[in-house]
Formats: sequence, C-alpha cells, structure tokens
Amino acid sequence: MKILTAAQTRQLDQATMQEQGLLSTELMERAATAFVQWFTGRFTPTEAGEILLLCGPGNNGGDGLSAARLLQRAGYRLRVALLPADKQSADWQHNRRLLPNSVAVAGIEPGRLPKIAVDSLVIDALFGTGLSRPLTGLAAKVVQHLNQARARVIAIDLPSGLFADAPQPANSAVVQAQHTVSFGLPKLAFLLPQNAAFVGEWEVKDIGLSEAFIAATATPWHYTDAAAVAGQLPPRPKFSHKGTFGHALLLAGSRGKMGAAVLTAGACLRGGVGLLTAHIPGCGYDIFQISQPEAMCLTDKQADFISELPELQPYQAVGIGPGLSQDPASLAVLRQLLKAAAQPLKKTGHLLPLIIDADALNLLSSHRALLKQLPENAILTPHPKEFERLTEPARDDYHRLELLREFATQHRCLVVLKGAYTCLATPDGALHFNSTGNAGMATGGSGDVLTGVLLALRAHAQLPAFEAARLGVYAHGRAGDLAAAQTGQAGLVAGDIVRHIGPALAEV
Ligand SMILES: NC(=O)C1=CN([C@@H]2O[C@H](COP(=O)(O)OP(=O)(O)OC[C@H]3O[C@@H](n4cnc5c(N)ncnc54)[C@H](O)[C@@H]3O)[C@@H](O)[C@H]2O)[C@@H](O)CC1
Ligand SMILES: Nc1ncnc2c1ncn2[C@@H]1O[C@H](COP(=O)(O)OP(=O)(O)O)[C@@H](O)[C@H]1O
Ligand SMILES: [K+]
Repeated sequence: MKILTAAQTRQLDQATMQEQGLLSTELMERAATAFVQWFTGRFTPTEAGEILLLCGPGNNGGDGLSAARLLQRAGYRLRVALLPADKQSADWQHNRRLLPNSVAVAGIEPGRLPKIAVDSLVIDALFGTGLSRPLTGLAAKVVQHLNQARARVIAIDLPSGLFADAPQPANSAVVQAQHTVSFGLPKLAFLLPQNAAFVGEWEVKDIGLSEAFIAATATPWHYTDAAAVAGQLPPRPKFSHKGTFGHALLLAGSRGKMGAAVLTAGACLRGGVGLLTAHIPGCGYDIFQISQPEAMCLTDKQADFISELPELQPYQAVGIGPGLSQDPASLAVLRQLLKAAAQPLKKTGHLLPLIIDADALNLLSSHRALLKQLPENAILTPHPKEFERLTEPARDDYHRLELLREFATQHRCLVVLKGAYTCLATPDGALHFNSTGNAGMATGGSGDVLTGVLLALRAHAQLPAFEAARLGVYAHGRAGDLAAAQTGQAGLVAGDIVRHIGPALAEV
C-alpha cells in the first residue's frame, strides 16, 4: 500500500471524482458514511451518550457535519460546535444546510468554549489534511481545552493540528485522540512514535479512491500489509531436498549471551532454511547443541567470543551479530567477512548475502571506514539507538527517516530500522513500513529472532534481497501477533515468536 503526501491526497480526491464522475459532496458522503459505520460498530447510542462534534471550516468539518446528520438518523444524541472562520468550504455549506434543526449547533467563541465532561465522547472534525500551518488563536485554544477535558476523542481523518506528512513545531496544539479513523491510505504521521499520543489507535477505511491514480503516483513511502507479501514465499517443490533452501552460516554468541545465538538459530530453522551452521565461542558448545539439535555447530578456538571466520565457500548467506561481543578479535572477524563478501561467489556469481545485527552494527559504528566495504544489498537491522550510532542523533522521527534514506542509498544496502512500525529502507530510497507486530515484542531477544528469519530467507536462492527483507520483517511481526494471542503481550518472550514463525509464513 502506498502512503501519499497531503498534497497528493488532495489530487487523489480530484482524480477519483473525475474518474468516477462523482460530485465532491458525494465523495464526502462516502467518507462520512465510512466513519459512521466505524462509529456505530464501536459505540451504541447509550454508550456514546451525548456526543460533542467539533467542526472546522474546511472539508474535514464538512465530513463532521455529514457524519452528524447520519449519526442523528441512527439514533445518536449529539451537539455540534462550529469553529468560526471567514469562509467555509462549499461542501461544508452543503452539509450544514442538510443538518436537521433538531441537532443543536452552537458557534465557538473565545470566552465560551464548549463544555466537555470527563469520559464524554467527542468527535474531532476541526482540521484534516488541509492543515496549512500550526494551529494558533481560538483553534489552538479549543484543542488545548479538549485535551485537558480527558474525554474520549475520535478524530476524523487526522487528529486536528497534526500534519499528515511532516513534523509540526514543538508544543503545537494537536488533538490527543484515542482513535483516528482515516480514509483511503494510511498517513505517514500515524507511523511515527512521536505522534502516538495524538493519533491513538488508527484505522483506514476504504472509500473507493482511484486505484489508477494511486498506482501512477510516485512516493518513497509504502505500508507493508498482508497483500504486499501474499504469495512471496516460494513454494517448496515436491522433490526438494535440504540443499534446495540454502545453507546459512550464523556468527553469534559470547559468554553470557549464548541465548542470542540459540534464538537466532531457532528462528532461522523455523524460517525454512535447508541447513544451518552456527560458528560460536567454545563456551557455548553444549548450550547450543542441546538447544538446537537441528543446527550444526563450529566452535571458535576462543572460549568466550568469536575470533575466527570459517571458510565461507559452503554458505549461501551469512548472519553476524546477535550476542557477538565487541572484542577486537570479533572486529577482525567482521573485517574478514566484509572483505570476503566483496567478491562474487564462484558458484552463482552473486555477492554473498549478509545480515548484520547487534554488536556487529556497533562494531561498524566504531569503525565507520568499514561501511564502505558493505556489499550491495547487505541487510542491516538496527534499532533506533544502533542506527544513530551508525549515523548521527536524529532531531525527531522525521529526521531519522531522512537519515535512514540517506544511509541506505549511500551504502547501497537494506536497512531495517526496528520499532513498532519497523521501516525497511532500500538502496533506491524507498521506505517500507511494516504493519505487523505488537508491544509484547518489546522484550529481549525479539531482534535476534528477526535476524534468524532474515538469514533463512536470504539463504533461499529464489528470494531477492528486498523481497526477503520485507517478507522477513512482516512474518516476524505476524509471528509476534500469533504468539501474543496465546501468551498475552506481557507474557510474550522471544522464544514464543520463534515457535510462531512457521504459522506466520504458512499464512503468507
Ligand atoms: N479522500 C479523502 O481523504 C477525503 C477527504 N475528505 C476530508 O477533507 C479533508 C480535507 O479538507 P480540506 O482540504 O478542506 O482541509 P481541512 O478541512 O483539513 O482544513 C482546511 C481549512 O482550514 C483552514 N486552515 C488550514 N490550516 C489552518 C490553521 N492552522 N488555522 C486555521 N485554519 C486553517 C484552511 O484555510 C481551510 O479553510 C480531509 O482531511 C477529510 O476529512 C472527505 O471529505 C472526502 C474524501
Ligand atoms: N512496540 C512494538 N511493536 C511492534 N514490534 C516491536 C515493538 N517493540 C519491539 N518490537 C520488535 O521487536 C524487535 C526488537 O528488536 P531489538 O530492539 O533488537 O531487541 P533485542 O536486541 O532484545 O533482540 C524488533 O523487530 C521490533 O520491531
Ligand atoms: K480531524
């Protein structure tokens, strides 16, 4: 699914009306109907009580007025408060005329802000994608008043005051909604942690916007939903054997962090790899062999960390980093690996696929000259702290995305910036936000599991780097969701994610 800018969203509305011969009021009615469908599915008239609908002067307010009419017809009690403006949009005026007199409508004035009881329901239809500058004056005052009221707030399309696609200045007035019900496509703002308090839970409702326009519109931003990865995992042919799905090498673990190697290996096996060999420090031999009998194991001459790079010739992909330690000897191994991976493989003529995680990323950060040696399409999997060590501290989430794009294009690699909406950056500058996963995965070892899944998919001869990375990130989050359905979020541990990788991959 694409994510468009606010300007492109306006063009999309126009294109939809032209393509489908729709009046703008008809499109607005679709949006309001979609919103009301969501609302009535969520709250009965009794649960809703008397709803306050805050209405701005543009088409977001027009959506609100149209929704007010539909909600009243459906038996809800509501009152409407209008934000004064020099001029209202034509579709706003249309829906204002259609609103029955039985709905109480009052103008908002500086000395007379609408009364909002604690826990009452408020629908925010002040501003949507047409916001052109941060809110000031009376609009800002209304928003602050609303945020202080501790009501249950539901935003139409966007929480008012929030830009759809760009940061707003610190301390701007923005509605803090519990729910945002948006139309057509997700907005970039929904995916960034800094906006969580404004957006709340969000949903996007289909209102039949022009597919042709969306397909023809260029954007760096994408949202990976089930449709994006459907059918991407190649089927396992009847006569396949363990060699068909690649032999992966994992370099992981150190004293006290053998669990990282075990989890990564388990995830790689569940990710469908044909064969897995792990190269681990001597101290981990029994731990590893007992907990992952399906994997083969090479031990380093060092007991506590890795100091040797095995012969790479047998392997189709290499993962390095989980629990590795940052010992200078492990740095030397990383150096050798990058050097060896710079040469195409004799058998295939391709570069050896690499997954670089955790301490291997930290080693890259402290020896940045090594970044020049990253082979094309290497996959790096930093969390935000690790990413900032590789680049620079970001001013905010939007700046971090800029840094992410720059990094992936400059180094011709794939970067998986982990988080609630993990963002995969590609060498051509695209950003793919993942839709799966849950806060139960905010637990030690979840990232190791991701590395294992990615390693398995990169060892697969038929999956190109981008498809493997996108599918791996999606399936990892989906496995987390399936696991949380059984354990609850608080009780989820990384091993639960491993056990659900199989079902997650079976779904796609
Ligand atoms: N495809 C879609 O997404 C559809 C969107 N519709 C609705 O239309 C909305 C966009 O409507 P508009 O473009 O009219 O924009 P808005 O209603 O978001 O706001 C624009 C109005 O607010 C004023 N304004 C902007 N920033 C302001 C500020 N900081 N302080 C005071 N006034 C400010 C503008 O001058 C204009 O009058 C969407 O958010 C959505 O709710 C639907 O009606 C139809 C379908
Ligand atoms: N709130 C969340 N919602 C969805 N996914 C999450 C959330 N928190 C963490 N995750 C996922 O869990 C993983 C955590 O990785 P990481 O921070 O490297 O943990 P660790 O180093 O302990 O393995 C990432 O894939 C991340 O996307
Ligand atoms: K709004």
